[in-house]
Amino acid sequence: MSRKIGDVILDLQNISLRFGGVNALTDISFDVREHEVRAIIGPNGAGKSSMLNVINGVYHPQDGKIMYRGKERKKMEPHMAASTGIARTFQNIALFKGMSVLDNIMTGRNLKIKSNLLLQALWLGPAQKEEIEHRKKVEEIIDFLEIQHIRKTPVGRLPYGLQKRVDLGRALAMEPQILLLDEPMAGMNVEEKQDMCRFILDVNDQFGTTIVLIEHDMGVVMDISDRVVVLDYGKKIGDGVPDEVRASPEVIKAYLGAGH
Ligand SMILES: Nc1ncnc2c1ncn2[C@@H]1O[C@H](COP(=O)(O)OP(=O)(O)OP(=O)(O)O)[C@@H](O)[C@H]1O
Repeated sequence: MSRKIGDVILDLQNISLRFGGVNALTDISFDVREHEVRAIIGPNGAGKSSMLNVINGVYHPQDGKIMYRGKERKKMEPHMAASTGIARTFQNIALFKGMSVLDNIMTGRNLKIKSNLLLQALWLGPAQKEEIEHRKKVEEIIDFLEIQHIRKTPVGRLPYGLQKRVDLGRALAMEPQILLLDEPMAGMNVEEKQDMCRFILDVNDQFGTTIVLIEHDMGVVMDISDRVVVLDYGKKIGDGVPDEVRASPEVIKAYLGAGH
C-alpha cells in the first residue's frame, strides 16, 4: 500500500454509554490513525451507530475520554464536531430532496461561510468573492464524484446510489479531516458498491482524509479497511488488520451466533 498512515488523530479511551438500563457501549477503547480507513463492524444492535454518534458529539458518554489531535475533547455538539474537522454521512440519507445536487452540496459549505448575512444578501465585496470560492470548491467535488450530468437535478429524483454519492459530496464540502460514513453501501447493487468503494478510497488517497466507516458488507470492509474494530453487545471483541479480525474465533462466533 503506497498510502502513509500517520499518528493517532482520534483516541477513544474506555468509553461507556448507557440509555436508561441499556448498556449501548461498555468500556470501549480504540484509536484512529491519520490517513487510515478504519471500520467498525458488528452484528445488529452491537453499538456501531452509538459509537459514531459519540465521535460526532451527538451522544455524550457517561464514562471515558476522547482525545482528538492529542487534546482531550470536552463535551460538544454535532455542529462543533463539524467545525473541528469531523463530518459524517447518514444511514438514512439526510439531503434536501427538492433541492438540486449542486445546492445540496453547497449546504456543506455553510460552516465555512464567514461574511455576514447582509453582505451576502446584497452580494457585495467579500461576500461575492467568498461565494465564488465556495462555488469553485463545490464544482471540484462535483467533478471528483463524476456527477456533472446531474448537477441541476433535484436530489429526490435520483436513484438511491447517486443520492448516497451526493450525500458524500455534501460531507466532503466541509473539507473534513475525519469523515464518518454510516453504512455508505447499504441498499446498493454490486456496481454502485464498486463505485462507492472507489470514491471512498480516492477521497482517502487524494484528499488525505481519514475515514471511519460502519459497513455490513464484509467483503467491502475487508477490502478497503486498514484496521477493523469489532463490537458485539456493546463490547469490543476484536481489533486489528482485516486478516487478524477474520481469523479471530471470538469474531467468527459472534457473527455465526447472529446468523450473519
Ligand atoms: N437513542 C437511544 N435510546 C435508547 N437506546 C438506544 C438509543 N440508541 C441506541 N440504543 C440502543 O443501544 C444499543 C446499540 O444500538 P446501535 O444502534 O448503536 O447498534 P448498531 O450496531 O448500530 O445496530 P444496527 O447495525 O442495527 O444499526 C441497542 O440496544 C439500541 O437499542
